[in-house]
Amino acid sequence: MGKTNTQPSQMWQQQPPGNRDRKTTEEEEEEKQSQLSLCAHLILPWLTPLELANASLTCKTLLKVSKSITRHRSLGASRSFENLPVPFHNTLDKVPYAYFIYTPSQIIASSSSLTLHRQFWGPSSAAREPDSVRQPASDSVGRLSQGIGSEFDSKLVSGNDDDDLGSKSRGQCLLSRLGVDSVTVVDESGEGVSGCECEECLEVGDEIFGCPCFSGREEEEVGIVSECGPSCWCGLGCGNRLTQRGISVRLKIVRDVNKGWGLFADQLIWQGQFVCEYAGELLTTKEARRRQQIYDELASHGKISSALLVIREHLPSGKACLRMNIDATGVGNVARFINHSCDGGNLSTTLVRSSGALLPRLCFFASKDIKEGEELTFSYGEVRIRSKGLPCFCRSSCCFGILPSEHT
Ligand SMILES: C[S@@+](CC[C@H](N)C(=O)[O-])C[C@H]1O[C@@H](n2cnc3c(N)ncnc32)[C@H](O)[C@@H]1O
Repeated sequence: MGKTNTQPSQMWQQQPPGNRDRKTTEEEEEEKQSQLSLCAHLILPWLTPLELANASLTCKTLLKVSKSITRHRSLGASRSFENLPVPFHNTLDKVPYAYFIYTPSQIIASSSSLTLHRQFWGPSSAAREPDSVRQPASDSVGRLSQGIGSEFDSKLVSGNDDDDLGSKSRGQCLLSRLGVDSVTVVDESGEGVSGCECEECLEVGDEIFGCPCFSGREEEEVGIVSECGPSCWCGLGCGNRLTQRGISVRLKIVRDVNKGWGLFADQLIWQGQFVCEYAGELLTTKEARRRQQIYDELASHGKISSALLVIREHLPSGKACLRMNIDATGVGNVARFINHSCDGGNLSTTLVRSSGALLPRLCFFASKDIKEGEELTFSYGEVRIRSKGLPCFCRSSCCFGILPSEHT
């Protein structure tokens, strides 16, 4: 026993000088590696794919962390912003995911540049999002109206004509900057501005019983729906806030040889079910035109898939038109992956107004029962033959062969 006890120290003494130091160096090296890995887990998820690839070339630790970030990104486009993960599937080539900044609801873009903000996208829940992109939350309409206020205050909505703030109300000025031709769109009749006082808006069959915010089926048929919103007394659990609770159907993003990425159902979706909102940056018409020119140029060289959508809503009076420009190219949600189909596809678009929210939101509902594994598509608009139009690969029997394009 005694012999055994003394052995280690004897062995230690027998080791050549410097061994103890070498052990310490190994330990130090290990510690350095683990610190590097820790830092890499904090920093690398903020990088773009190219930056990540460059970082991965520097050492084994960064290569390992980069691989884990890439895997994580390919498993969830929606990050922690939605109730469900939306994975990428690619059996065609080695592109693991599409890179973009996620926003679960509309945000106001700066009109000055295309500069996109960074966003943490990697395997950690402790990440802090940059202030410019909304935190995941459930009240998207509330966030839109709050977003307008806060971004406006912080002058993120900046143009060259800030001095007209004094002569118009802030909301009015903002709406006109966004290309909304008339603010009376929202408050012409007073409807949709003041919210309901229901403690709970009760759903009875397809109707919301007694709630003044509910539009009824007639309006739904013309593609406009009213919901409760920020100025209502009811909460998010209210039966009249169907589109405000995020995505509740399983979706996936699949790569196609001709169309690039596309959004697919990963479960059966019933006709009439809410699928998702079209979220992105709300642009002024001037900015939309500027960006569209850049995107057209890049798309003609196959360098970009743009997702700038222009929505026009003609008011029943026929006097005014609401035009909204939503750009989901750099900042958007999963709806940015929905491809066009000349036959109208299986999604219908509906403008959803919420009491107290300044602007409506564009939402997608299933226009028919959609099987698991079916691609989700809608019509981008009418085809106007242009010599430089992009080819359409929707494969529908009535395909025009050219993708509709917006003459903004
Ligand atoms: C809103 S994005 C849809 C997602 C896009 N496929 C991607 O990979 O990011 C619109 C772009 O997708 C492509 N696209 C959409 N529908 C298509 C179709 N039917 N045929 C060919 N390309 C299509 C075009 O490049 C178009 O500019």
